[in-house]
Amino acid sequence: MDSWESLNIQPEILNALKLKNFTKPTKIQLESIPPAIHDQRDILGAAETGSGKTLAFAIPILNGILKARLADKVSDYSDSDLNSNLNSDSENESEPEVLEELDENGLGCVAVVNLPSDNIVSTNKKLWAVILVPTRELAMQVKNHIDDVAKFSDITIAAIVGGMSSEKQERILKKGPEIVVATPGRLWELVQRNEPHLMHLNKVKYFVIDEADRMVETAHFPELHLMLEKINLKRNNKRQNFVFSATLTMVHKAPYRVNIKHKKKIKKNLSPEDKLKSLIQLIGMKNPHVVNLTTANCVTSSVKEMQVMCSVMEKDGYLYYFLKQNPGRSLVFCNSISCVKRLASVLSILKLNPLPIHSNMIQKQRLKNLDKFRANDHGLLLATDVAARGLDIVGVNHVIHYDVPRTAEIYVHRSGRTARASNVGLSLLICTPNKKNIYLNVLRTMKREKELPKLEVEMSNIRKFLVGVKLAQEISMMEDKVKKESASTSWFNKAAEEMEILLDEDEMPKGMGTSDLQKHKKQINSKRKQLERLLSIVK
Ligand SMILES: Nc1ncnc2c1ncn2[C@@H]1O[C@H](COP(=O)(O)OP(=O)(O)OP(=O)(O)O)[C@@H](O)[C@H]1O
Repeated sequence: MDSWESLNIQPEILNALKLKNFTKPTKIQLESIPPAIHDQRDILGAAETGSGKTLAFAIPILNGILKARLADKVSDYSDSDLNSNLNSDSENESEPEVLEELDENGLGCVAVVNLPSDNIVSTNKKLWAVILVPTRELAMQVKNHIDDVAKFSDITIAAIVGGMSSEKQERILKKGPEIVVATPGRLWELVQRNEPHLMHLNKVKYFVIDEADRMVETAHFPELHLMLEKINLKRNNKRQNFVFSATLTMVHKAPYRVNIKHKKKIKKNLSPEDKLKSLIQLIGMKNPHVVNLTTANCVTSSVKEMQVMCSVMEKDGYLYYFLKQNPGRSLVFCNSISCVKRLASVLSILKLNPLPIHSNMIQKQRLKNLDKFRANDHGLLLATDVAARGLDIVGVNHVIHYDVPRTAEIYVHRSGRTARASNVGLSLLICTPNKKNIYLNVLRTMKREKELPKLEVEMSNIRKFLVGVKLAQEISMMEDKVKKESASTSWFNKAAEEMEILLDEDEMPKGMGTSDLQKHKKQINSKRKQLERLLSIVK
């Protein structure tokens, strides 16, 4: 039997799943949920992208909270189980408390003072589960996904992420959500501020690390390691841990220079077994039930993978050609923020309306662009790897690796943004001769013996795309120069105005004078017109 009913899940959850039209569990759900629910096992789950891993840990958590409530075991901090935890804590540690006060303007301010532990202000609600994920967008998505399945219960879920007002998030935590989905940085910041609802992290009943292999990379998340220390300190022995990723068992060779730099640390490349062992140890899992559903291919079989070789100068042209030849919702990945910015400028001159997303953008704009992308069947998102993991956007038709990914893991996660939940999709890798080694390395890590199939390119047709792109690149560079000149001239004029000085042209900053600027703008206009004519025939 592979139905939801066979899993013995609470009716509130079943009804929500029905409403979502999820007729049966996916494979990873089928193999993870029973041992988690019935045997209270820790779960270490590896399964391909888009296979439903979120509900593989979310359902056991929601089910556990509902059942405990039903049995009237523990519903809030006044219960005996948790009280004994609080008491045992207070014997051993006295943590500073955060008091919120109002200043004379009625604005909240936070004072950190040391109070005796019996004065601890708690939210009177138990924090049952902490779910850690690597990016802000993923935290919001996981929260919304669990919200949907918790629809018919009164379980509340909060997302705690950086880039948003921490005061607002403190207010949310004061309401005592049972489940917190967070990025490690912001959560750790609030833990350090002694946020009452997070004071007993070590007592949570469920702890999840999603995208675990990415999360435990020391260089990226020092806060995660600090938090793991806190969570594992005098921990709740009944805690259930869930660790998931699509690339848990994938290991790659560290680049040569990294080996040199960390000569002492990296003694050898980890085997998949070693990698799992070190994760188990770090997170403090007990005899986990391992579900490994990753396939030999690493990328889900419903992704059609392709590659195209071209020179560095032709990259933008090949991208433009592909996008015009393959209408649909496309997600383009670059290795750097500057590349995303440059491409965004060129592609918007080509009227493709690209939406950028990278970590230097303010959070609101990041979310706004994601929403616009979701809403448009022909949307074009230009992203750094901040969008490579976990994002579940229905109907992404194409993933384009504009830059060759640095590791096979990144290749797998990027490619997995398409062909999700039994849909199909296409992944195109654009490679230049100087990156061929990295591309071959990615294939080697995935144990592929053959190169990816070549994208068929109509050579007679591509020339006009290359010409159009070249024009757009020139316009982009010229506009950039004008923008910079205008900004510096306007700053200079403003400063002169404030000092009440009249300036002659020869006193203006060196660079373009007004007449040069005018000439430059004229050239831009004429190139734009030329491009316009060309775009009308590019199909
Ligand atoms: N039982 C189910 N039946 C149908 N669709 C499902 C089911 N479970 C989850 N889904 C849908 O499948 C999609 C992928 O799920 P999810 O985001 O959990 O994948 P994932 O395995 O975590 O992917 P990734 O490795 O990329 O993070 C989502 O749109 C989700 O709503």
